[in-house]
Amino acid sequence: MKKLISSFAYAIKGLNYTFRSQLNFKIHCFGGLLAIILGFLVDLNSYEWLWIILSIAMVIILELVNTAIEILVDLVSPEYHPKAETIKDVAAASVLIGALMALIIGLFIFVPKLI
Ligand SMILES: Nc1ncnc2c1ncn2[C@@H]1O[C@H](COP(=O)(O)OP(=O)(O)OP(=O)(O)O)[C@@H](O)[C@H]1O
Repeated sequence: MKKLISSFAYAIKGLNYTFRSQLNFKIHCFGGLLAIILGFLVDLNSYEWLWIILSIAMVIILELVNTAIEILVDLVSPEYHPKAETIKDVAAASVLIGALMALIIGLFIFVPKLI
């Protein structure tokens, strides 16, 4: 039980670090919060909530993994290296694709309710 609580505390530490250090993470959290508020305002059904929650979780998870990859690259390759560049660019691309998908899902769900 103690081990479970420590794992939870480490995860919260990671979330806290990412929130404090990554502007994009703050922006995505803010976007997620707006989607949740809007979801209550337009009274989403459970199926629509599921898509919104999955989209928010997907972007947050991708940002967290991207941050971990960036830190790892900075640790093993503090100097310029073409492979370090590619690793960071590919990780950043995963966040971009995830965020675009989340945006498309959000538009599909909210636009018909707002027009
Ligand atoms: N060690 C390195 N070697 C080569 N290119 C790098 C290296 N570190 C960063 N880069 C290049 O610079 C870009 C930005 O890297 P950086 O670490 O600043 O990421 P970032 O997305 O701006 O992260 P942060 O959110 O921490 O500002 C990378 O996508 C990569 O193209």
